[in-house]
Amino acid sequence: MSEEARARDNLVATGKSLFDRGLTFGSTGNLSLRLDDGSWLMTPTNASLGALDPARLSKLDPEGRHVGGDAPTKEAFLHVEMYRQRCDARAVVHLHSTHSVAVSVLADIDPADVLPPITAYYVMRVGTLPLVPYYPPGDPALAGAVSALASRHHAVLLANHGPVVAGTSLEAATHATEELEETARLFLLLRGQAIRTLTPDQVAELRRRFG
Ligand SMILES: O=C(O)[C@@H](O)C(=O)COP(=O)(O)O
Ligand SMILES: [Zn+2]
Repeated sequence: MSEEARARDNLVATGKSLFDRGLTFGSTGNLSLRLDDGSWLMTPTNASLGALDPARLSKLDPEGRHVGGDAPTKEAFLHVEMYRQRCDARAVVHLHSTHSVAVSVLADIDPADVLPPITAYYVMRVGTLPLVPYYPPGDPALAGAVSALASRHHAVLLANHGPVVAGTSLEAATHATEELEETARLFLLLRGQAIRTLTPDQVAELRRRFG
């Protein structure tokens, strides 16, 4: 099986897994994957992640031009910007996962780092999570706003919208997005309670050990 055929099957299986577990809904969310030759496969606009067709996935050439399949997600420019800023990125995941969206709406979160270091796994998979100011979905200005943050952060949270996470593989990007969602859920569960987060020394040690 060719690299591209495997990548198409991987995108379809990942979309179905995320959708079936309620991590995104209706036709929300979009996924992309970079192939060895620098071209991209992306989910089409208005497609349910639960019912993707491998033959209809959108293909973009290395310059970001749509060259095959259905019209790409309206966030294609946002995905391309994440790859531009992160040369090791091989996949980008954007979801409307409920708890992450809920946190993105809170008035009192720190826009420089939205979630506290509650667990080691969160620090290892996500690290710091900046909030990108609100723009309407598909607004090209979103790429500029994300661009400034993406070189330093592989995960960002779009205000009143949802997470965008890059990874060195689709599996890595998906695991990080799921960890972000679970940590957002814990954060909301613990709100109003006195909690112990990891200390700055504990966070620094995790960064030393797990990069
Ligand atoms: O929130 C939106 O409209 C988009 O960011 C989204 O999640 C789904 O849009 P398409 O990928 O264009 O279907
Ligand atoms: Zn969206």
